[in-house]
Amino acid sequence: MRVKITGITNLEDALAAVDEGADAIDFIFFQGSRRFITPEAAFKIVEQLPPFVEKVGIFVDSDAKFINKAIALSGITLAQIHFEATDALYGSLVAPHLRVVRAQREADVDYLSDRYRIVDVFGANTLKADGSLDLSWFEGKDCSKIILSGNLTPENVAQALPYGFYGVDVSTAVESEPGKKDREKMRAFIRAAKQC
Ligand SMILES: O=C(O)c1ccccc1NCC(=O)[C@H](O)[C@H](O)COP(=O)(O)O
Repeated sequence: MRVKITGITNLEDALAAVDEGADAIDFIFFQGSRRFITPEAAFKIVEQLPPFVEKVGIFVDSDAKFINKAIALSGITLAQIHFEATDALYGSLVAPHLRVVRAQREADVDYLSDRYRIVDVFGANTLKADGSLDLSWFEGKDCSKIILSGNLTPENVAQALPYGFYGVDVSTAVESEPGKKDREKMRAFIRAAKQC
């Protein structure tokens, strides 16, 4: 599975994530986040990354003008949209975008099923008391365009492998504190997700 490391705030973590095999990293352009980074600071990281790494920007409740300016300033290659946006907004973006489905019930897994999308199950009780995942909502479904997000850890991510997800997305479980990644945890997560 492809892996995106979410909430990068500094160059050291970005280079470590890529070095450990991450396919994508992202920057959170939302001031309310403990992982907030400005587009200008993100650019200083983006310009030092090697080729073939997807650079994603996360946007919450933003308009097209703000998003397009952040794309231009940061050099991100994909905009991840965390709110209900209009077709007009999507149509006016100057970079490709990825939509986020916040799954609250099983039917939400099928929403936008013709598109690549993040399915975030963070608020959906998918994490069992023993740290393992309940992925029953995905049983028998085509997950080939889904990037699974929420409650994933180095210990449980291998459970996602049989479902054929396009990728996985992780933040908290590979951090030592919000906004600071832990290289060993990133390595363990990526190895488990890629079975290498
Ligand atoms: O991390 C944040 O602070 C954040 C704020 C606003 C929008 C998105 C944000 N994070 C990105 C995500 O959606 C998380 O990657 C996702 O929920 C998985 O998080 P985790 O369960 O901590 O791996």
